[in-house]
Amino acid sequence: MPVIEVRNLHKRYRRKTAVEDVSFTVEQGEIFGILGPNGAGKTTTVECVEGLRSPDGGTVSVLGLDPRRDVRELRQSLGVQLQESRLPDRLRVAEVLDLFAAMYRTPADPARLMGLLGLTEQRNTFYRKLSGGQQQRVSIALALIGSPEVVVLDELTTGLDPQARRDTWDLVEAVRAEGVTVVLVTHFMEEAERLCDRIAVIDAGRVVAIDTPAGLVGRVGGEQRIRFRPSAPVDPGELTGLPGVLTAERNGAHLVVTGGSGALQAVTSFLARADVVAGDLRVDQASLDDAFVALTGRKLD
Ligand SMILES: Nc1ncnc2c1ncn2[C@@H]1O[C@H](COP(=O)(O)OP(=O)(O)OP(=O)(O)O)[C@@H](O)[C@H]1O
Repeated sequence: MPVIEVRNLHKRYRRKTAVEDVSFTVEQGEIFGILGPNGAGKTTTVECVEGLRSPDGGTVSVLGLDPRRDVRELRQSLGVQLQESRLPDRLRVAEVLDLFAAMYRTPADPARLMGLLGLTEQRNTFYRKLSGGQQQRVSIALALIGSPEVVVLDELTTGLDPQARRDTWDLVEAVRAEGVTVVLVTHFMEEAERLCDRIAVIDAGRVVAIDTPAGLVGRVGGEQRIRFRPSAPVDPGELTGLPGVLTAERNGAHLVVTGGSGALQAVTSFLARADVVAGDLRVDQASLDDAFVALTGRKLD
């Protein structure tokens, strides 16, 4: 049985339709990404999963519970990391964790959690004295303090510098290694690609695709984009006849070729036979960015 099952979810705010027919399931033990631009309806969707909002239509089931009806029960097994955690400034890290641990039937051991999240050295530091990355770790710790089976992390790394972001990704993997199912809301491609087993791409309140990162990338026609400056004129038409090559066109002094995994080999062999040197050679793999553009018709950021 899936851990989370969302079927035909609809949610409106007055005249504004925020979520329009969203369906997905999350399986036990996976990191499931919800990826989409600002305003796509990601937060509204997970707020319905968390029981914080009532859907206008559709059904939501989390661990077999109805998030609205069984909200108290669900609190014990669903950890929530809020977009902006506001905590009392004058509490120390260990005090914050102890305070929240007292709200749960089977709390995690705060000392162990601080160890897992790299907060042991900060245990006696006031919350307000922590760096942004450390405050983020506390908010993850609070999402985990009730020993949840599922945790929802919403815009986890927004506002963090690249190093803190990478450190946080390692933490998410550590959380999953503990057996916790993770729902990760993000508008960062790289984050989704690096962490998620499967991703629901949401745009304008609708799911446009659900797949593994590789599966989403595979939906984009050309897997590779090869760009080079030939040392002698080459007719793009000759390249399009090569195995694996999809398109070839001139771009100023350069040639740009797209194709599958065999295209690079075919193009370089062709050039060697023709005694042409490929200057400025660059090969880009199709990325989740390309998949997103192909799926939604626009870039994410
Ligand atoms: N309380 C509200 N009242 C009215 N409109 C809202 C409310 N909350 C969200 N919206 C609107 O609903 C749409 C979806 O918002 P939502 O926050 O779910 O999107 P999101 O994908 O999470 O975006 P973000 O990353 O910016 O939070 C947006 O157009 C937003 O402006």
